[in-house]
Amino acid sequence: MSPQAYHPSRALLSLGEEFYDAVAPASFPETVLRFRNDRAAAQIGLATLAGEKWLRHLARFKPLPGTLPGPLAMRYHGHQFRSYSPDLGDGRGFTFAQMRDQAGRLMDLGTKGSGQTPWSRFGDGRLTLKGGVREVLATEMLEALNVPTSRTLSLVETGEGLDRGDEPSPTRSAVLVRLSHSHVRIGTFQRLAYFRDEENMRRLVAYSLSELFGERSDDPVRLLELIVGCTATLASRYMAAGFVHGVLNSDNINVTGESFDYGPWRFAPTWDPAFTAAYFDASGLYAFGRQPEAIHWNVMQLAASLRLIAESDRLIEQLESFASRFQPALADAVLWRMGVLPRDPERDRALARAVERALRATKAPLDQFFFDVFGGDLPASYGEAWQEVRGALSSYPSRKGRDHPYWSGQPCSMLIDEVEAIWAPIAAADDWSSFCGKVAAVRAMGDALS
Ligand SMILES: Nc1ncnc2c1ncn2[C@@H]1O[C@H](COP(=O)(O)OP(=O)(O)OP(=O)(O)O)[C@@H](O)[C@H]1O
Repeated sequence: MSPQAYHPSRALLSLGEEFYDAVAPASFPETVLRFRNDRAAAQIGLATLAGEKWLRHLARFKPLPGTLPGPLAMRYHGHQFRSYSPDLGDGRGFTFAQMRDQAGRLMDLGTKGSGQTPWSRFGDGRLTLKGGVREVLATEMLEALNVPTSRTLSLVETGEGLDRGDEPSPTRSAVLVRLSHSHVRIGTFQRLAYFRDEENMRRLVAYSLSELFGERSDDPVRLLELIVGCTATLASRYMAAGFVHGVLNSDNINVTGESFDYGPWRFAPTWDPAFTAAYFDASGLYAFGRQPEAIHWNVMQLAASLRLIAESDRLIEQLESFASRFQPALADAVLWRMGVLPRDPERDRALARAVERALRATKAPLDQFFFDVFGGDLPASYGEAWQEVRGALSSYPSRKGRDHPYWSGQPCSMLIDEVEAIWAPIAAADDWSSFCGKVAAVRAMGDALS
């Protein structure tokens, strides 16, 4: 794959000043590169950016040529754990560049931990190094497991001591740059509905349709249809990956259906619908098995916002199609992870349901199961409870063989104990070898699966 040419964009400016605030980055005492994503850099024409130049643009945020003139903190609202907050917006991040990738998609370069903004409230605008390390690990793992996700382009340690309730403090600081297919959140629409701002709502609908979905239309119902489709796909991919995002608030749902914002995420060890990631999610609102419902609920809030400029009946019709789009997407995602090709929608769904039933009943370790079954042959050690799965699978052609070296080792996983074990040597001795080894192992799995 040859590196992509550099295609800067300023599309965001067409939305106008009502959508963001111009802000300045924090000035950090130190900038030490901890992670750079060469694959992602190559896809946006930044393959040759290196050394001091990388830090200048991706930690000190000197504007990149041809794109935004300076950092913009986006304004948005959102439902957090189902209660509405008109008090959000980028409080520790901003968008500072946009580029077209190899597929022609508009990509935003956004930050986390780059300093205070008008939306920081009482926060320091910073990110902990541990938070940054966790975001790298989540994005790498999800990308390998075929979940549409933002990617981490850069993680730079910034030499400050931060006070946090959930980490031994003072704790180390970092600034992260993520590459994502838009930062338009459901909460961006909610804010305009809250202010009954029809003109900007129409503008945001047109921007989303043309810049994010490549459609020449200004129909809000068509936009909702597209968003229902891609968020239903996202929900299905989370399930097949065994991923629990943890905080599926409406300000954390990108309208392109790309997953982002990795705080208290965890991977589920087994198919346990009640498995919860965030310690503050006492009611299990965002538990593993409730994620499709949570995402659908957020899309309902988007539809409610679009009522400002569209008829309810047509919006409701789209909303109601969520389940009928989620089910086949889940079957596709489960089959993909099992390394077999789809046959016909009915049978595929029956197979995926049988897998889900057996995983729940036996509490089989998820990553081990998908490792063992890849290609379509379930080992004999999977007993009685797996009869139905074994029978159904026998007529499925494999999507890919098991000749990659990954298949002669152990399944790669990213359970909470492993994440903590990667962080511990960094905290204790600034030893990054486990972290680097894990990123390489995850990428090897991604190559074996795709
Ligand atoms: N340390 C902080 N300083 C200032 N604002 C913060 C801080 N931490 C979180 N916020 C703000 O609180 C809100 C919710 O935080 P959340 O963790 O969901 O977002 P985030 O991780 O900062 O950003 P993003 O959603 O872009 O990934 C956001 O408005 C965020 O900007």
